[in-house]
Amino acid sequence: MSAATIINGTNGTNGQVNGTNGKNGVSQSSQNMCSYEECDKIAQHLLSKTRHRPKIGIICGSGLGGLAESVENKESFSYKEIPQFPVSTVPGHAGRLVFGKLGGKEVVAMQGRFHPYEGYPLSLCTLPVRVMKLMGVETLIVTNAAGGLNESYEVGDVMVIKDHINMPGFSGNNPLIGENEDKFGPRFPAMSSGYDRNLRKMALEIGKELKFDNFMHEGVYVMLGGPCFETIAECKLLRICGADVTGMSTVHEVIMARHCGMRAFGMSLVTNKCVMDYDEDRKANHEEVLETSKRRGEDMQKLVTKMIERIEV
Ligand SMILES: O=P(O)(O)O[C@@H]1C[C@H](O)[C@@H](CO)O1
Ligand code: HPA
Repeated sequence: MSAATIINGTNGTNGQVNGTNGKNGVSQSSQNMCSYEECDKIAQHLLSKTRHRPKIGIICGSGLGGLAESVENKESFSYKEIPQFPVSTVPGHAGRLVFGKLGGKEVVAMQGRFHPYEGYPLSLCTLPVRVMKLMGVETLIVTNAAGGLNESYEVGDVMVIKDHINMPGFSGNNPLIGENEDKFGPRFPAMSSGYDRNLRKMALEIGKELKFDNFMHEGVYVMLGGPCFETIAECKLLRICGADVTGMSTVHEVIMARHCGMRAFGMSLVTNKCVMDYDEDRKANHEEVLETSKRRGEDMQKLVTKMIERIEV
């Protein structure tokens, strides 16, 4: 099934890749951004189907969907059932929106996210973030699987994201491209405080309490478009640029969250060490990514759950 088929079709989504004037007035730009009113329609539709009223949103990374499984009093919706939503196509991304309670708070969790390499424009990948906002979510927590560039990071280490490098943005690809939706936020949002300082501090403190500090760091995440894992030369370049880990997600979601005034927090699991040496035969692969996520998933769950317990809503 091609990306265009997925987007145009089978589940009633309206995320046409190419058109500028999609059905139901969906398109506002060449990237087919949903309007504020359309996002609100999806949000109200979901709220009419669940008794939960989430204030905290979670996006689970590759193989890290166990966090959504640990939600109590769950009410789940397959992305296929949600109007205008894309569908998940990547192993390790179940493709469900899960409402319920975690750490004593009402949450909504994406068990599976959308990546640009699946063929979706960034504005469509981030549609759920705006829908979360209109459902009342104030804080967004994102996790991801990433490759370690920092030589001191080991497989299984966890990195609290301090800042990001929006590599797709360097070539003009940003989820906010197109007509600005002023009701969400400004045309030119600042991105110098993307990742909330208090939440970062809280995560590192909780990490200490849980005795996770021997495998926790704080650092910089760089997003590339994927789906290829990086070349050795690219890894060397990214490291010189100041990145500690590299991945294929998160940045577009955090941009969208910050644009509409949500607080954002992100955490990367180092699922593999990037190959940085021409004499090495090791190759990055998605199986290793999922294997590491499985191994460290429960620790990440504990940490996020404790954070949610402490977040004031
Ligand atoms: O959704 P995330 O960023 O956790 O997934 C990473 C990046 C690719 O989708 C995949 C590569 O193994 O894992
Ligand atoms: N590169 C990019 N994305 C990733 C990696 C990687 O090495 N590991 C997990 N996601």
